[in-house]
Amino acid sequence: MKYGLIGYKGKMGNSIKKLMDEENHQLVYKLDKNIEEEIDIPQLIIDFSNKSLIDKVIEKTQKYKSKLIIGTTALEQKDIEKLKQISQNTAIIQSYNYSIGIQLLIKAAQMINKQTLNWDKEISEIHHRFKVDKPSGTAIMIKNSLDQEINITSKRLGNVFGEHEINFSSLEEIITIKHQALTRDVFARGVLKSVNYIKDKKNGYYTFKDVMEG
Ligand SMILES: NC(=O)C1=CN([C@@H]2O[C@H](COP(=O)(O)OP(=O)(O)OC[C@H]3O[C@@H](n4cnc5c(N)ncnc54)[C@H](O)[C@@H]3O)[C@@H](O)[C@H]2O)C=CC1
Ligand SMILES: O=C(O)C1=N[C@H](C(=O)O)C[C@H](O)C1
Repeated sequence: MKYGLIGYKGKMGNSIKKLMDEENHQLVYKLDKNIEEEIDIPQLIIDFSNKSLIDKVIEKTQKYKSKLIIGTTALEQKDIEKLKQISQNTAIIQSYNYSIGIQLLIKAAQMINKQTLNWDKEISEIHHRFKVDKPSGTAIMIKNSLDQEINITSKRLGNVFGEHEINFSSLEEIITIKHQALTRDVFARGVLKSVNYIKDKKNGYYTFKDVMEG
């Protein structure tokens, strides 16, 4: 597939390009700070850049009439609404976490949450020192999946790829569930899975949960 990569010089951009190369996809459009290169028309755009670029991501998706897989976090509700609007004419997958493990953690958390409605709950996340947004998009996604106000604490330490933990506590016991990303490739592999999912989709707004259930 001919694809474009926005944020291609970044940590995720490098991981995604490595795996896309292994699957013989052709990188025909690149955008990063002070550089934009168009070799051909991309059938798909992948964006792992920064929320400040969302309007540019939408502009390019519309210009090329391409599909879109977006992983950039810290989007505002109005950005999500814009993505849903353009998904009437193309296929879009949006997720703050493309790892299979986080999808499984959310399912487990929802099951536990149903049986512990009056328990105390806390979400914590740890990421590398370079992460510019706080809390993580994944922590927000987990909170939203439990559909209740839950406190999130964040730490920015060293080179941690991504740790998310949920604690459920009564006065007599605590349940803790935790996910650790041991490499960024775990997210990139989820992007590759999404590339195969989106290939035959004409239009619509999808999440990585849809890809997993696909
Ligand atoms: N959905 C998921 O599974 C995951 C999402 N992410 C998210 O992906 C995004 C990127 O993460 P990383 O690759 O770690 O960050 P990074 O900082 O290493 O890469 C971002 C890239 O975007 C470029 N960029 C930023 N602002 C720009 C601008 N205004 N114009 C042009 N280029 C610009 C930077 O130069 C950089 O090359 C973040 O929002 C992060 O939270 C990260 C990992 C997994
Ligand atoms: O910035 C990162 O690295 C990550 N960001 C995403 C988030 O904000 O949840 C996903 C993953 O945890 C890694």
